[in-house]
Amino acid sequence: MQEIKFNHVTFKYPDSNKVLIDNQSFVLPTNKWISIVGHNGSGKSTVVRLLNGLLQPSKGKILIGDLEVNEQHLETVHKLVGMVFQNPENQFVGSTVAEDVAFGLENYNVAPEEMPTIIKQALKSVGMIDYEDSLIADLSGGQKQRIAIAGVLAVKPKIIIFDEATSMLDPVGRESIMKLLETLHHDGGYTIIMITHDLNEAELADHILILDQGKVVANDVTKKVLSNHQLLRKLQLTPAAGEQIREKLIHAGIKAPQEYITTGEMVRWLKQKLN
Ligand SMILES: Nc1ncnc2c1ncn2[C@@H]1O[C@H](COP(=O)(O)OP(=O)(O)OP(=O)(O)O)[C@@H](O)[C@H]1O
Repeated sequence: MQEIKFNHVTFKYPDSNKVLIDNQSFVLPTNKWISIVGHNGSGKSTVVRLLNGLLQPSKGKILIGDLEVNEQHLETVHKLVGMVFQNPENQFVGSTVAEDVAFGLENYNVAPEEMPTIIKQALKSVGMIDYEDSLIADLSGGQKQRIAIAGVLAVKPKIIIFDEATSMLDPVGRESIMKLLETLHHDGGYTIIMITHDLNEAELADHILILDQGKVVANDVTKKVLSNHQLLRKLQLTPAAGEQIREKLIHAGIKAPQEYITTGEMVRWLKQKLN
C-alpha cells in the first residue's frame, strides 16, 4: 500500500470557533509502526479520526494511497482503517467473546459459515483462542483490550489505529499489549498508528509524528525525531521514566549526559559505561 497523505487539511469542530488543524500537509509511511505524540488537546485524536473518516476536513484532502477519505468511500475506509480505543468497554456489543468479534463481521456482510474460522484466527492472533466462549464481563482489562483488538483484526484492516489503547492498563497489561503490537507489526504486516503521551512507548515505533497545538512539528524516522533534543525539551516532551532514571543515577553519584532522555537511550548509555 502507498503512503498516507494529508494535503492542506483544515479542521474545526462544528460547535467550536477554533480552527484546530490549520492547513496542515504531511505524509506518513505505510507498513510501518508510527507513533503520534503530543500533549493533551494537541489534536492527536482529531488527526486519526480524520484519517478513518469519523470526521471530515473543512478544507483539504486526505488520501490513503489512491483512495480519498470522504463520505463516498466511507465503507471502504472503515474496513481499511481499524480503530482500538482507550476504553475497550466502549467497543463491546456482544456478551461473549465470540459474539462480540462476530458483530463486527456482520457489519461487513461476511457469510455466517465463514465467521467461526475468522473469529478463531483473530483470537489466535491476540493470544485469546481459549476464551471464545467466555463472558466479556469476566475478563481482565488487558484481556478485554485484546478482544477489542481481535474484533478489529477480524475485519482484516491494513491500518490499525491505537488511540491510547494501553493507558487504562496496569504496567503488566500495558507491556503485554505493546508486545502484541510488535508481533502484529512484524508478523502481520499492518501499518500501526499508535497515539501515546509516553516517549518511551513512542520509541518502539519506526516513525514519529509530533503535534503541538494542531500543528505537525516533527514527522520523521524515530531516531531522527528522538535526537532532536532541543525540540523535545521545548515541547516538554522529555519522557518521565527516563528523567526518573536520571534522578536515581544522580542520587547514586552518576551524572548521565543531558542528551540521553528516553529510557532506551539511558540504558544504552549505562551499558556502554559499564563495559
Ligand atoms: N467534539 C468536539 N467539539 C469541540 N471541540 C472538541 C471536540 N473534541 C475535541 N475538541 C477539542 O479539540 C482539541 C483537540 O482535541 P483532541 O482530542 O484531538 O486532542 P488530543 O491530542 O487527542 O488530546 P488528548 O491527549 O487529551 O486525548 C481540544 O482542545 C479539544 O477540547
